[in-house]
Amino acid sequence: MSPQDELLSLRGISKKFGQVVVATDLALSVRGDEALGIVGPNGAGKSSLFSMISGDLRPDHGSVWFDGKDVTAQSAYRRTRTGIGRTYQVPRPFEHLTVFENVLVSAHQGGGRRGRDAYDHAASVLELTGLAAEANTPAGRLGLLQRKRLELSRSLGTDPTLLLLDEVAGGLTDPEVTELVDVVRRIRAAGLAVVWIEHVVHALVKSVDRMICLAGGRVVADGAPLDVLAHPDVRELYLGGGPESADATADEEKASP
Ligand SMILES: Nc1ncnc2c1ncn2[C@@H]1O[C@H](COP(=O)(O)OP(=O)(O)OP(=O)(O)O)[C@@H](O)[C@H]1O
Repeated sequence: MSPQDELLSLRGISKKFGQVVVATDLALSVRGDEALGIVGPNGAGKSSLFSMISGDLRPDHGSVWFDGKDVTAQSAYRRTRTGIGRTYQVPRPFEHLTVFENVLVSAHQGGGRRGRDAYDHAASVLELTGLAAEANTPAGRLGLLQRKRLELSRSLGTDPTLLLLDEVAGGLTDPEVTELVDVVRRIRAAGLAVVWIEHVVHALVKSVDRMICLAGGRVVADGAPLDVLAHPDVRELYLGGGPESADATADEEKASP
């Protein structure tokens, strides 16, 4: 990958919490037209990596580059304004505001849009995520899939060019995961780069071009999704332990037409 192709680049990132190592000299690049999946056991440091990309957490060493600029010293707010959007594992919308108002707040605060422009943007985001019919529903009344759609909508409200998805498929039924995968497909078609951390591996396999497996603060495998899932070290990590066996998923995907 040439530097011109890179939208996001992590260079020599290291981070520890006391004795807990979440990243060791980690390097990673994501192209502007790419969808990257991240798998790894619980506690591998996946969400911490997102926090270092979004600016919620500072690395001990190394730098974060976005769109050709070193953003390591930038606040989370500034990074949102420059095009890094993220969802959180536990969505925290404004429960008493409607779906539309929630997205409007993110279009204002995160996206810097005003007036009619913010309204139009919020409306187009809700069309994209399939939540337009619930625009006037208070966020606190949404079911789980709709809350996930709202979490995606709030991050899209900020106008990202890179979207970081943190376990958005968690807790959903299989048919709901299929609907979510469709939304992610539409988001990609709209021209966004996506990095998606997920334990529901089959959702990733259907959605991403490339996958990495993180463990012990390092990239254990990097490549095409099925190759990563078939990697001996990844199989070892997931054997009997992961929420979804990497073996079963790789075999199932190979068998499907
Ligand atoms: N702010 C913090 N202070 C101290 N320790 C932390 C902090 N944030 C995360 N950790 C620890 O760092 C390790 C990595 O956590 P992280 O949430 O990044 O892992 P993860 O791969 O996202 O896990 P999961 O798949 O369970 O969400 C864990 O041991 C966690 O307890």
